[in-house]
Amino acid sequence: MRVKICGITQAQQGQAIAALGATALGFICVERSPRYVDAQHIQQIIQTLPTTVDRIGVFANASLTDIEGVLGIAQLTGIQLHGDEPPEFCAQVKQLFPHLEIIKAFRVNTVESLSPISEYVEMIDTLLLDAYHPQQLGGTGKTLNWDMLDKFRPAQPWFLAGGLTADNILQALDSLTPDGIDLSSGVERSPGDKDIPKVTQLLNNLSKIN
Ligand SMILES: O=C(O)c1ccccc1N[C@@H]1O[C@H](COP(=O)(O)O)[C@@H](O)[C@H]1O
Repeated sequence: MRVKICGITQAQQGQAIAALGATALGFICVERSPRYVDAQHIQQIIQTLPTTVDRIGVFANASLTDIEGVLGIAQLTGIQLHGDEPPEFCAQVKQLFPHLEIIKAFRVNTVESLSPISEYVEMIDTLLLDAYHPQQLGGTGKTLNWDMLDKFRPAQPWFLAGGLTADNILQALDSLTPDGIDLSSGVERSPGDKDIPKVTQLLNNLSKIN
């Protein structure tokens, strides 16, 4: 199972989390987020990480120019589109960066809000399901209604996100079989300041089922 820890802002914490066994680290490229890190800072952190860990830039309703700007500086391996990007925009991103993993996030609150996902099949590599919040785009700590996903069988690999913690991860994975999990606020002391003991606890708990 892939384990992505998102909202990395400090090199030492990124290194520690990778050493604990996370397979992917996420960097928030959304300026209004308290976890925002600019491209130079992301690259400084990336240079200290093992090359085996996936490095995902998280964008929300950014322009192609802005994404290209970050990719020109930071050696990311994937792009997470966490806003309201339509399929056509995802296709453009995929065409510009064919060698990168394109992850499209959907903020869901009803079974009906899963319907548009089928329109993205050709344009992306991986799906991510996050909880819907009326004011915030992500990093909300809000959980999805997991029961709503019991018949969710997408064509692509998918990450479960939204309010996951070391304490609720086994319950979430009891009923669902995502290809990966993605955590941010559930493993931090304050926005962008990751709590290494909580990440350790998460990975310990996961080892009980892997
Ligand atoms: O974390 C942020 O600040 C953020 C800002 C804008 C878009 C996405 C963001 N984070 C994503 O939110 C989910 C889940 O977060 P949480 O575990 O509920 O705190 C995760 O996919 C992050 O990539």
